[in-house]
Amino acid sequence: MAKEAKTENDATDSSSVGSSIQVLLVDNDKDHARAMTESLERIGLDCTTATAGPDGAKLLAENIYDIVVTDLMMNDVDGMAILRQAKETQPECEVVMVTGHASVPLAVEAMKEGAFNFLEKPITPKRLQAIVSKATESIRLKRQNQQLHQRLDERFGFENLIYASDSMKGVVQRLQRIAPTDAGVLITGETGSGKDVIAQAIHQNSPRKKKPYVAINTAAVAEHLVESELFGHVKGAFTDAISDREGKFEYANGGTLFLDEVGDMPMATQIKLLRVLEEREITRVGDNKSIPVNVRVLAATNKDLEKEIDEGRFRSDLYFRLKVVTVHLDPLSKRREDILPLADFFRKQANKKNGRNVKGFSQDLRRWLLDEPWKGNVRQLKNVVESLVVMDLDDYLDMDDLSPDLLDEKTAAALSKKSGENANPSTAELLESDPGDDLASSSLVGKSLKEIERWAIEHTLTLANHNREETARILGISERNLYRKLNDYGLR
Ligand SMILES: Nc1ncnc2c1ncn2[C@@H]1O[C@H](COP(=O)(O)OP(=O)(O)OP(=O)(O)O)[C@@H](O)[C@H]1O
Repeated sequence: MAKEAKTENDATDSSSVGSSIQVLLVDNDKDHARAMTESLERIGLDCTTATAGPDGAKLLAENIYDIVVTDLMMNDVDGMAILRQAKETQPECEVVMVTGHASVPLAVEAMKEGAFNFLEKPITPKRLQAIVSKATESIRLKRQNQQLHQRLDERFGFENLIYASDSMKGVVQRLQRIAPTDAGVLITGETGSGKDVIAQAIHQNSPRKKKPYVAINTAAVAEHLVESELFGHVKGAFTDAISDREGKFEYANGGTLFLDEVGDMPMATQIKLLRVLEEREITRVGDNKSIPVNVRVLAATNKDLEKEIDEGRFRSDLYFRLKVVTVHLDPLSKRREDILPLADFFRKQANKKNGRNVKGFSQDLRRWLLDEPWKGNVRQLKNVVESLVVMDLDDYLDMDDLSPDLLDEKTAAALSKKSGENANPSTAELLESDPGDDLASSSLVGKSLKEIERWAIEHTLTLANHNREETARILGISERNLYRKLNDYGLR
């Protein structure tokens, strides 16, 4: 393999239109590979050469390339395998196939699988340069589009939203229209899908952005305190009301109030909320004086509110009031194009937070990330990537950095065999020996009940793939109770 290519980190950080074009050449005929490299370097391209299919596959797994030129017929890993790997892990990359006359039909097949073009041998430097220049133009156009997209996001205040899927592009287009208005918005989506991020983006891009953004998680507040949290109270309104206190509506005056988990709001509070939304004034608990408030209300829920209405847990009049404008976030498993860009974003965040310099993901790990069901959605992905970065030893993320509780039995067994261990632990055993676990069940004795409870909640969350409904069910407590405990133990 000639010349060290850019790491993924370098490449993603320098994706400006004018930055150099990285080309990977894969050809097991050494002289041919050298000749092609020289002719492409002559037109100013940055080339890395692999003279065997497996070397090309390895380089492709560890680095980002703009263009791959690969011979079609090679032993071990052939050109089709290189093409599929490139398209799977670096979909923006353009792949040019080099083929002998006999394998032209196969090259046509490659075009159907996404190859940019093919060149029939014998190839002259001129023809190679012409085709690769065309691929370069295509790459520069894509970069220009990406930059435009990025600039628009910055202009509209959505630069902290990471997405690539059509589903999220549609959401962002909707947000661009909704955010500058004063309309209330109901954001729906599974837990961890990004509803809070969307609410913040709406606020940031609204005329209210210099005023407060106040969030309240209705499910995390004890039922008898929800009203006082929202509307405030006066001294003596209830036993603990030792002084007058402003509620979230007053804090948020002039700005935006985000009602998270609105589906968990007690029925008695729902009617009061509806009145506040209609009359734009609140009354503190225990008082009879009205206070005018000017607040834009955004609400979110992971529940099916129509079902909640049918089952008598949510008021239909409030629902229709809240859902004038709705934004729905698909679960991460339905927008797989977002997974790798999000994972990369969280890798960089985790690097910064933990003082690490982890450079990228192996191809196996990328495939694993793409295939996970992500029941806990973006939040779960973020947690997994952070734990990968923390556990990593060699500045490069691979399957062996995954904590055992994330692996299925087959993968775990294969990895354990690879690392020379004799035991073939079951999933249950792997869960017991979670390396992040500083409180294994055998050592629970001697710990405080609080420590044991925290341990039980943390591990049940992992078992339930960060699905809080399921976690609460397994632990035999209400979701509201679980929320409070997550907050108390800093596990949110
Ligand atoms: N598109 C995105 N870009 C960047 N970060 C994201 C995106 N979506 C979600 N996140 C991150 O994932 C985590 C979970 O997102 P968030 O809290 O917004 O989910 P949620 O749907 O409000 O969850 P819940 O229903 O539990 O309140 C947060 O750390 C958030 O910053």
